Parts: sequence; structure tokens; C-alpha cells
Amino acid sequence: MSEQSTSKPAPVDASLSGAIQQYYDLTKPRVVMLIVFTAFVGMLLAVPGMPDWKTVVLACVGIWLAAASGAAMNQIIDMRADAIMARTQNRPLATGGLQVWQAVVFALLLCGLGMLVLVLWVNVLTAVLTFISMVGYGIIYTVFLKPATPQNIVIGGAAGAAPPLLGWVAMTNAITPEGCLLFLIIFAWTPPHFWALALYRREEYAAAGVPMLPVTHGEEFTRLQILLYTYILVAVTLLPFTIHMFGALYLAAAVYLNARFMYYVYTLYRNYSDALSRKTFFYSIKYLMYLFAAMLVDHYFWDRIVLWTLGQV
Ligand code: HEM
Ligand SMILES: CC(C)=CCC/C(C)=C/CC/C(C)=C/COP(=O)(O)OP(=O)(O)O
Repeated sequence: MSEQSTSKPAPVDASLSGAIQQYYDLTKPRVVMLIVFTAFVGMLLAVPGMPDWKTVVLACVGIWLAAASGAAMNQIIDMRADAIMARTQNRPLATGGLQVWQAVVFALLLCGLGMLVLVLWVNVLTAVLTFISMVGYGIIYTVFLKPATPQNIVIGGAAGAAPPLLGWVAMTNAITPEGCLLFLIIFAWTPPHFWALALYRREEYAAAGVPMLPVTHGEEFTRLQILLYTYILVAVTLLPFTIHMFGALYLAAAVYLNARFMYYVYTLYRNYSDALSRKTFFYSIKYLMYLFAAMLVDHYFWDRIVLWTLGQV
């Protein structure tokens, strides 16, 4: 049995701070935080030495606003399905804490502000790519892909994978192979990240009528797909080292993080439990955070370590 919707929605807090909290929740703050972090890393990797911090801050703000707008659009469209699932039933539109028109105005405002910041103070290419990602998630994934195909998150994952490339483009105004490689890492990471959650939440998705892979193709097939995508992820995360984008610091971190991820998904494949599936999902988030942090550390310190070591011999 996967985890069931047994709890009741929490009562709505009608105070001002309650209203602010509802708007804040509408932006899926923690997901968007990691999205902005990967964009931030993309920005710093794109230039040698210290970046122009003003552009970095403005690009982070613009991408944050656009991603938050996408998250709000997603909840406007999904409010009925969200009200059915225990995991999402306390979202502001599902509880009635916010009205649809309030969420629509808020989403449009975030979108407009985000585009303004990117066009005025970053560059038009970043604004266009960010807009495509926002619409890709908020509309194309949510309206067309999510209710239609179990490949929804594979195709829709392109929107969530865009941020490091957006960060790269913000600093260079160019789409380069290195920026695309960062995109590819998150693209390959998304299926194990999401399907691990979908496995232990499969009955909720079935009840809400969402055709996620464990619902349409069963648990065993999903476990195999998670394993196969993690193999791809391992290969893709090693590529930046082979093209000398990063040095041994990154390699060590990637090998360690990949070994742990493989251990989780292989065990999940051989011996399924909801508890392990949940652990795998939470590990996937830490994995991405640490992998991108390792890129930063390598970018700033690996050359210095090599030079210092050479100086010692
Ligand atoms: C199409 C792609 C993706 C899908 C379908 C997906 C799906 C999900 C789902 C269903 C959750 C649970 C959310 C909740 O319980 O409220 C979640 C959580 C999370 N996701 Fe993803 N995700 C995707 C891409 C991403 C990306 C690109 C990132 C960051 C770079 C990300 C970071 C996170 C984080 C940090 C959480 C934990 C949120 C929390 O603790 O509240 N996800 N994801
Ligand atoms: C501008 C930019 C970079 C784009 C935005 C990208 C973005 C916010 C991606 C988030 C991906 C995500 C949380 C998917 C959740 O899927 P779901 O909606 O199926 O999950 P749910 O069931 O929790 O609502």
C-alpha cells in the first residue's frame, strides 16, 4: 500500500500574516529555491574569476520571479487534483485560502516583474528562455502533458532542467555546450527524482486520475526506469570532467554522490518498500544540491590546489 489520503485539510488562517503565507506557499518556495541555486551556480561557472555581482543578483531575482509564477500557474490549473491528494490538499487554492482570481493576478504580476527585470538588466535571450521554461512548466506540462501521458515529467522536465543554462546565458548571452551539459544533468536527474516520489504516492495519483508511470505501468516497471535513468545520470555527470570543465574535486564528489544514488535505486529495484522510495526521493534533492555545490567549489579552488601542489614539488 502506498501512503493514503487520510488526513483532513488544515483550517484556513484569515489573518494578514496568514494571507502572506498563502501567497508565499503558492510559489512552491523550496523547489524554487533549489531552482534558483542551480541557476546561480550556472552564472558563476560561466565566467572565470568573480562575476559581475549586480547581474548575478538581478538574474537570480528574475528567474526566481518567473519560476514562482510557473509554480502559481501550476497550482491554479491543478487545484482540483491538489484537493484530492493528502500531500497537496493544504495548498492555498485547494483549501480555498486564496481565490482563483487572486492567484491569477499574483502569477501575472510575478511573470511581468520577472520578465521586466531580465529584459532591462540581464539580457533578452535569458528573458526569452526563462519565459519558455515558465510556460513549459506552468502551461505545457500542467495542462497538456501531466493529464495525458506517463512521459509527462520526462518531457516537462526540460523546463525544470533549464535554470543552470539560464544562469549561464545570463552571464554570457550565449548558449554553449557547457551550459547545455548542465541542463542535461538535471534533465537526467528528474525521472529518478520524481518517480521515487510517485511510487510511494501512486495510490493518490491514481485517485486523482493523474497517469503517472507507477499508475499506468506499475511499480516494477517504474523501478526499472528509475534504475536506467540513474545510469544515464551517472554517465552525464561524469562528462564535465572528461571535457575538462571541472577537475578532480568535482569528480570525487560526483563519484561519491552517484555511488550513493546507485545504491538507493538498485536496492529499490531489487527490494521495494515505500520507506526506501521516500528516502530515495529525499536523497535525490540532497544529491542535486551537493553536486552543484561541488561544481562551485571545484570551479574556484581546483586550479589553486593544483598550482599550490606544483609549487610544493
Ligand atoms: C518536471 C520536473 C519535476 C517534477 C515532476 C518534480 C516533482 C516534485 C514533487 C511532486 C515534489 C513534492 C512536492 C511537495 O510535496 O510539495 C517535489 C519536491 C521537490 N523538488 Fe521536484 N520535481 C521536478 C523538478 C525539480 C527540479 C528541477 C528541482 C530543482 C532544481 C526540484 C526540486 C525539488 C525540491 C527541493 C523538492 C522538495 C520540496 C519540499 O520539501 O517542499 N524538482 N518535486
Ligand atoms: C522559469 C523556470 C525555471 C521554470 C519553472 C520550473 C519549475 C518551477 C519547475 C518545478 C518542477 C516541479 C516542482 C514539478 C512538480 O510537478 P507537479 O506540478 O506535477 O507536482 P505537484 O503534484 O506537487 O503539483
